[in-house]
Amino acid sequence: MDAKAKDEPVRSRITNMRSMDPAGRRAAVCAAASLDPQDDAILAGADVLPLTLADGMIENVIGKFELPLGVATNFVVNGKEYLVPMAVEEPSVVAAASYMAKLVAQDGGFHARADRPVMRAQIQVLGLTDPFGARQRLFENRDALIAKANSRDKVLIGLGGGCHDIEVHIFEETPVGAMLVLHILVDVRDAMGANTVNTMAEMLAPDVERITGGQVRLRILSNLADLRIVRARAELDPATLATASVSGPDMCRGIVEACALAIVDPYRAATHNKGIMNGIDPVVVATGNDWRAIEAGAHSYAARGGRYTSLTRWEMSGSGKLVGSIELPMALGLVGGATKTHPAARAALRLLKVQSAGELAEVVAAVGLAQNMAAIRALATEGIQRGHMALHARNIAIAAGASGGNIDRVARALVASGDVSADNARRILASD
Ligand SMILES: CC(C)(COP(=O)([O-])OP(=O)([O-])OC[C@H]1O[C@@H](n2cnc3c(N)ncnc32)[C@H](O)[C@@H]1OP(=O)([O-])[O-])[C@@H](O)C(=O)NCCC(=O)NCCSC(=O)C[C@@](C)(O)CC(=O)[O-]
Ligand SMILES: NC(=O)C1=CN([C@@H]2O[C@H](COP(=O)(O)OP(=O)(O)OC[C@H]3O[C@@H](n4cnc5c(N)ncnc54)[C@H](OP(=O)(O)O)[C@@H]3O)[C@@H](O)[C@H]2O)C=CC1
Repeated sequence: MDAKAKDEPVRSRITNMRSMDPAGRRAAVCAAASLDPQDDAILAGADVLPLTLADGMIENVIGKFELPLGVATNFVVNGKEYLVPMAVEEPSVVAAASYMAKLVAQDGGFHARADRPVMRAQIQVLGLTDPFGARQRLFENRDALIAKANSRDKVLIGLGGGCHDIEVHIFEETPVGAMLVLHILVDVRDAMGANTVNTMAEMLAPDVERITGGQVRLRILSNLADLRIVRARAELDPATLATASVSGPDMCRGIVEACALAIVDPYRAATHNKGIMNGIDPVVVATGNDWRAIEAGAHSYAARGGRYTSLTRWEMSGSGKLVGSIELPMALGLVGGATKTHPAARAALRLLKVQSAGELAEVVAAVGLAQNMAAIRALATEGIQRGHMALHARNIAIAAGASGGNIDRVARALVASGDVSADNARRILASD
């Protein structure tokens, strides 16, 4: 992509995308985001990851595993338009995100803000008889520890990042006695940061043993990245949400009531948050980021008060608007991990046109909020099956043996019959 194309704004609205074929959609997406033909070819996915490159990424490589790559349309975050790449196997996720983004865009789009990208690493110290004295000694050596942590990664320091503080946590009673845990707090700039902070933690271990008199065991980041929170908000006029069969106020009430159950009941919160991750994980995967880290961060944050709860809130404002908000850790990178090595992840980031890991986090949070809104909007009114199963019908048709043009025909027949099942798909195919 040339420099000019990189700065061109994206047009996130692509009319009638669903009725195009994949090549037509790709051409429309590349035109809307000013991507060049090379990116068109990479996003098509044919032999994008050479086996030799894959072999360099993980161990015992025998091949590659493919997922569909879709693009969610209509996203407006902080006044900027985005086309959002989503790698996911589940039908209706991309459609649902696009739909809710379209509604939110009518009312001003998403507002999002990512914290400074600070990660924490933990250094576990055992064998202490005076953990509180050791704690004081660590604070007395705070500046020297920070200087040592910052002595190696010149690139990060040059970019304005690096270790800037420490915390000391004491657990007086554990199954193996008292324990002290030193946290180092590191601004990792545009990296996810695991390797960066792990290197620092391992480097500090001998100093920590000398200062405390204990034995260091674990030296590893925490995926509860609670200093690297992203927040997003959407405000909708009830009229925007009205459908032919449900009024705007009824829709808003349904959404607020659905969220209330997820706030108080962990059984519902688990599914509610899964719906949020339906939106978040596919963008994390498409951009080559570590989705296990994002999942671990999200769920540990949802349980931080001692009770697992919803990552979103839906409420009515004093002026009668539906207000949705989301808050969760978001340790994403534009450098490091697979983000730089996987060609499709690079193309996905060029499509997003994000300038920093924080901007990527803001878009991802908006997608999570949109996905949650889609699910509870459907659940609170017509139920999940109508919209979801209509799109899942294509999967059922394929599993039952349909191929080519038959897939859409069998899927349509399944939906029309009101019985979207493998058995019915086989009956429809057999009656041909
Ligand atoms: C599926 C919809 C969007 C249909 O909804 P609809 O009312 O049939 O949609 P529509 O045909 O009126 O189209 C509205 C917009 O949706 C998008 N859209 C619509 N269809 C397509 C398509 N084929 N391809 C691409 N985009 C599509 C598209 O943006 C379109 O606008 P347009 O561009 O046409 O002006 C709706 O029913 C919905 O949002 N349902 C919720 C689906 C959902 O949440 N799926 C996640 C899987 S279920 C799950 O795992 C999580 C869960 C539910 O358990 C979480 C929880 O419990 O909280
Ligand atoms: N629990 C977990 O979540 C764990 C995850 N991981 C894995 O760690 C990987 C991510 O680690 P990460 O530290 O991000 O990866 P890298 O170490 O690959 O990348 C970070 C490094 O990139 C360099 N760099 C260049 N430009 C920038 C920039 N703009 N901002 C920040 N750094 C820059 C810096 O170092 P330099 O000076 O060298 O150029 C920095 O230290 C993922 O693959 C993840 O799966 C690993 C262990 C545990």
